[in-house]
Amino acid sequence: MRILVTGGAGFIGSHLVDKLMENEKNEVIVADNYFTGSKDNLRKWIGHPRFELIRHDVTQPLLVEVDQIYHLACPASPIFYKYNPVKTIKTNVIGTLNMLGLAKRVGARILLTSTSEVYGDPLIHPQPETYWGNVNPIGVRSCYDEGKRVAETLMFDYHRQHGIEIRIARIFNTYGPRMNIDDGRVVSNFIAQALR
Ligand SMILES: O=c1ccn([C@@H]2O[C@H](COP(=O)(O)OP(=O)(O)O[C@H]3OC[C@@H](O)[C@H](O)[C@H]3O)[C@@H](O)[C@H]2O)c(=O)[nH]1
Repeated sequence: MRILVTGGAGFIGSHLVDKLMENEKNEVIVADNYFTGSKDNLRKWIGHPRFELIRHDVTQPLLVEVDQIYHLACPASPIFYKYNPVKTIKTNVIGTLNMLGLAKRVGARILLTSTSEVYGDPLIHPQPETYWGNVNPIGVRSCYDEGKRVAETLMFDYHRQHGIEIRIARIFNTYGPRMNIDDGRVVSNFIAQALR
C-alpha cells in the first residue's frame, strides 16, 4: 500500500508512521513543512527504502500516486495555531482541499485528523458524535476550531459529490513521547508545571 501522511513529522503523525512502517507491504511518504514537527521524530526511517520525506506545505498542491492519505498537517497547539491564525485556517481549508483533490485524482481513501474542538464549548457532556457543537466563529481559537469544522465539511462534500472514501477521527487531549514539553496543551502544561 502506498500511503501519504501529511504532518507526519509531528507528535501523532510520527507515531502513525512508525505503525504503518511495521507492515512490510507499506510504502510511506511524509509531507511536512516542519512548522511544529521535526525530522528528528522520523530519524529511524530516513534512508529506509520504503520511506520518503518531503518538505511540503499542504497549502500548495501535491501530486503523488498513493492508495491512502492520512491528513494530519495542522498546528494543533494553541500557542502555534494562534501565532499565525490566517495560515492555520488556510492549512485547514486549502490544505484539506488539496488533499481531497489528490484523493479524487488518484482514487485514494483519505482520513482527516479532526479534533474535540469542533464541539467548541459544548453544552452537552459527554459529546456524542451527532452533537453539532457550540463554537465561536470569531474568537482567537476559531482559526483552529472552525478550520477543522470546514475541513470536516469538505470531507463530507467530496464524499457525497465525488464518492471519495473518507474517514474522520476527532482526537481529544493526547499526550506521550515526542510531544513538545512547551506545547501549551493541557496535559503537557500540567506535567511541565509539576516538573518546574
Ligand atoms: O501548515 C502546516 C502546519 C503544521 N504542519 C505539520 O503538522 C504536524 C502537526 O503535528 P503536531 O505535533 O503539531 O500536533 P499533533 O500531532 O498533536 O496534532 C495532531 O492531532 C491534532 C490534529 O488537529 C492535528 O491535525 C494532528 O496533526 C507537524 O509535523 C507540523 O510541522 C504542516 O505540515 N503544515
